[in-house]
Amino acid sequence: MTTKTLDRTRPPTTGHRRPPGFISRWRARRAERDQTIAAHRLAQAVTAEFREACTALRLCQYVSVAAGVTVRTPRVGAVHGGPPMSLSVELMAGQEPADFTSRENGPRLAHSLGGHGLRVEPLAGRWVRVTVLNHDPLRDRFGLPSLAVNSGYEALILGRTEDGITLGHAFTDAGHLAGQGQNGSGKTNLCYGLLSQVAAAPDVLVTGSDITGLLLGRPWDGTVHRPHQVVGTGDVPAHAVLLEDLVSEMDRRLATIPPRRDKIEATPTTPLMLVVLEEFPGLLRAADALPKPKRGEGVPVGDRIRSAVLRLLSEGRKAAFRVLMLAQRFEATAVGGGYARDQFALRISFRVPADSLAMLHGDDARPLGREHANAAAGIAYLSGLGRDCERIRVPYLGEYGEYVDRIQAHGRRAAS
Ligand SMILES: Nc1ncnc2c1ncn2[C@@H]1O[C@H](COP(=O)(O)OP(=O)(O)OP(=O)(O)O)[C@@H](O)[C@H]1O
Repeated sequence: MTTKTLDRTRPPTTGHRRPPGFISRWRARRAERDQTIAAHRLAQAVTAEFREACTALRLCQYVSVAAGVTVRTPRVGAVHGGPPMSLSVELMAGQEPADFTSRENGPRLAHSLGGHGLRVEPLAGRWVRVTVLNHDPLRDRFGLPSLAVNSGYEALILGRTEDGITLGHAFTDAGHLAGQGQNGSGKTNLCYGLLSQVAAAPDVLVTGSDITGLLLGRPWDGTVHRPHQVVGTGDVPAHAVLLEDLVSEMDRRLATIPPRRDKIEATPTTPLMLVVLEEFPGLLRAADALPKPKRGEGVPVGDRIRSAVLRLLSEGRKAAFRVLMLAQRFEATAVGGGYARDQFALRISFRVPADSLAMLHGDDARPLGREHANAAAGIAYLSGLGRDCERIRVPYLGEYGEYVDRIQAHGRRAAS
């Protein structure tokens, strides 16, 4: 019965949509108008918040006018509700985009706008786009594709910055590399990534000492690198012998630098020697625990290791030697002295106590310490590469088995 009544009031179906009636057109217009009003109100509110925050953070100019002093803040153009919300802003004379993302201002400005962080990109002239990030841009892990460079001069993937830039690093470029972090913070994974990418390069030899025997050693069996690696704590003096042999090779190279050259270029015949020192303080502790030789009967193993590493650090660069040292914290006494620690051009800190961060990156990093002390695995601070200390996420290679597979797949083998 009901069905029949309805049938009579409806026009016969033709297969085409009926043109909207007055009521639905009116509803659509009203929704559009409400949306415009809401967007306008949001823009006004965001602009007011932004200007107030700029004033509080002194990202403004004080102008004297007849009526007294007035405050000028950067002009806000369009506001897009997002997500993520973004606003176009005209910087004032003398301002730089980095003023809005600096350590002092960035988080405060973002919090005032209800976000976690800011990204500032140049648009045109003095205009920039300020995007309010709703969550930590480094929150999500990203994988490291299985790739290997063909030369030590090629950049490896090191990590991704908060503004989404992928940072590369060629071992031939910068100086030595230091990595610190508590247990489980991600420093070994960093090395898995770097070593698996460089393992195939014909002009790089991966050598060094690893008391854990996981990073170096077995995964490298069958490759040209393996005979130049010493692992485990069964024979600690063997680590000293390897490092002293490396110093002799460095001296030989320094003595044969061609005329009119001030350094050795890495080639397949004189490869870049990447000296990996995994858990170096642990090696020194193990060496210092050995019985000391009697007076006049030789040098203690710990001292031999310290002086060899110090020489590699201070003179190795010109001889195509690069040291990659890992430690839980870079306390001067634990890594062979303050002078040794100062030789690292590239410094990476995973989760560490606040004082350790300042120890490796200098006092400027001190304000970052409290938050970073609880950082998730794979998030690090990096200084060097001509950049200020900045937060990055290191790519995740995968489980240990994956690292072993990649070294076996890419690791350079002797030409047969
Ligand atoms: N870049 C990363 N992205 C996401 N997760 C990561 C990353 N690096 C490490 N992890 C996670 O953290 C765990 C510990 O990482 P890793 O072994 O590299 O730490 P570590 O600092 O070397 O610790 P340890 O000193 O105990 O060897 C990994 O098993 C992985 O689950």
